[in-house]
Amino acid sequence: MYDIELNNGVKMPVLGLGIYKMTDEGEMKDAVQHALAAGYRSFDTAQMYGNEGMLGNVLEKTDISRENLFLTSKVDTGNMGYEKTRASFTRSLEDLKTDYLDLFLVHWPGQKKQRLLDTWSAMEELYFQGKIRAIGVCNCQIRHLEWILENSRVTPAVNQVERNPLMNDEELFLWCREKGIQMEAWRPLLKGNVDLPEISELAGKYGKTPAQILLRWEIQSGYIVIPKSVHQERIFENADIFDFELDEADMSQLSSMNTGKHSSHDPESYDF
Ligand SMILES: NC(=O)C1=CN([C@@H]2O[C@H](COP(=O)(O)OP(=O)(O)OC[C@H]3O[C@@H](n4cnc5c(N)ncnc54)[C@H](OP(=O)(O)O)[C@@H]3O)[C@@H](O)[C@H]2O)C=CC1
Ligand SMILES: O=C1CO[C@H](CO)[C@@H](O)[C@@H]1O
Repeated sequence: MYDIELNNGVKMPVLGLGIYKMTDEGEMKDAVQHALAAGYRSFDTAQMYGNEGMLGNVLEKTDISRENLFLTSKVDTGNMGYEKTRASFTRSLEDLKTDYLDLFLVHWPGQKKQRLLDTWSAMEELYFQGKIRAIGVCNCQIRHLEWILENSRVTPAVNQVERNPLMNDEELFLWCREKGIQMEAWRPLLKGNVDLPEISELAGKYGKTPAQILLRWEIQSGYIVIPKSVHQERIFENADIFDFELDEADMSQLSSMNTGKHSSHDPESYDF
């Protein structure tokens, strides 16, 4: 496990636990405890997931101190705009039982430039007040990022996007890298559908599991990764990706599987 330094110097673990769909507090408690035992320190939730309160309860009862955790949440689409972003951020802090976030992200950019800029301006203010260590976005295309870069003071630290061998936007990755925006991969395990023939073949070649091949490809490509699991053995399996390396040909083979199709909304057109 290692950290990646974001564009403002904040260090973020390269691996975190995805928290989407965890809605049972007992299940989440076990998952978080297994994750901490496996070395995870970063947890990725969102206002949209409806589980910030649960995560706050669970983390409050662990013996890991707050400064050793890295907490990410995201402003929901319905909470965008200057005032609503600020108010919803306060609720997120209360629910998560903390007085700061490590990373706060815009969940979806949508197609309304001014709404995104108003949201970003509230996030910048919270950042300058020291209530968030780094601010960023999700699901942004180059066009959305240009809106922000041309009109704001703070360059997003992170762009969290759907990324796996079937959805892999290399142009966006290269553009973000040039601007100093760290990419982070959501749905890296294809929502559990990891047993594609090409991936199983590589798993056999490297003596690893399909999930480990997928996650290794992410981090070796320069992405931060946040696989979700509630199962102890998978949580450990997903963290056991630091003792091998995919060769260049296999990296390229995985990259060549791109279909360009998003599994949920297409950020190019999605609005709300
Ligand atoms: N910004 C955004 O718009 C989005 C952000 N996200 C974030 O990214 C995280 C990850 O994405 P997510 O959509 O959850 O999908 P993932 O690609 O992480 O897949 C999660 C699924 O894979 C299963 N799984 C976990 N480990 C393994 C394994 N080793 N082998 C086989 N199956 C496995 C899990 O099952 P089980 O739990 O039963 O083990 C679960 O069903 C989310 O939890 C969320 O935090 C996700 C979507 C959008
Ligand atoms: O965070 C999220 C969880 O997954 C959803 C899709 O299944 C996304 O739309 C959403 O952004």
